[in-house]
Amino acid sequence: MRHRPRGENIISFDSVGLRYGLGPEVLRDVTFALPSGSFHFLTGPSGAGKSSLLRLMYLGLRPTRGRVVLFDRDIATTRRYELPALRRRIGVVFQEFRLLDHLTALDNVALPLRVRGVREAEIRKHVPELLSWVGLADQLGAKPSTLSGGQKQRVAIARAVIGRPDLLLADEPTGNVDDRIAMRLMHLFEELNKLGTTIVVATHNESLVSRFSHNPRLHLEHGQVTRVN
Ligand SMILES: Nc1ncnc2c1ncn2[C@@H]1O[C@H](COP(=O)(O)OP(=O)(O)OP(=O)(O)O)[C@@H](O)[C@H]1O
Repeated sequence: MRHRPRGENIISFDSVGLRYGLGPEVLRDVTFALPSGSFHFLTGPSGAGKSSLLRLMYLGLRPTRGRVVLFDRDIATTRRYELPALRRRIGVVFQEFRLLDHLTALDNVALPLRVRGVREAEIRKHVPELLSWVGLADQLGAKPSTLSGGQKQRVAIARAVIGRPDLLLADEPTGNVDDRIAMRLMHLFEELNKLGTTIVVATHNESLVSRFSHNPRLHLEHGQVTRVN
């Protein structure tokens, strides 16, 4: 792992704007910086631009204007061939999970480790451990099509955290699970954060946010970060 010293910025946005095609700006003048090792909630009403902001953070999109610096790299000048190496340092939990349908739960979660060349013996030890921790011990061999929404969500979370990324971005990661599992998943994020991962969790769930005191919170309203406290 190459976690950075706590306190340095892992990502910063400076007057960032984003529009899709010729549409209106969905993000406007977004400026903030996240110190390495911090834990933030990203809140805001539906359509405010949370997923779009996360897309910029994992290099799924480039800003229409302004500057995004990630891992000390200005993404406007980062070459296409350099992106996969940067993305491997980011764990992402997508709202729509994006699991590979032809792979089992175990193989989906193992994927980031296999890409990195981790030994199969280690994979066979750690992946079942993590899947058991998220309550899926009896689903290791299950294909995504046979899993419920909440089970798929947990597989997606396990895949995002297994490699202890430098940055974890999670879009509504507790949207499909009950309260008890939501708390368990939040504790998993906290443990990862203690190990040095910077975490951003986008959520509508105000009661979840109020139970954890991670600050500053990024609040988006009409495409603008209106509160950072
Ligand atoms: N691929 C796209 N093409 C065009 N417009 C888009 C696209 N994705 C999002 N938008 C628009 O950008 C705005 C912000 O959407 P976004 O999904 O980022 O909001 P959100 O805060 O994540 O919403 P939710 O909480 O409902 O997921 C919306 O007006 C949406 O219609």
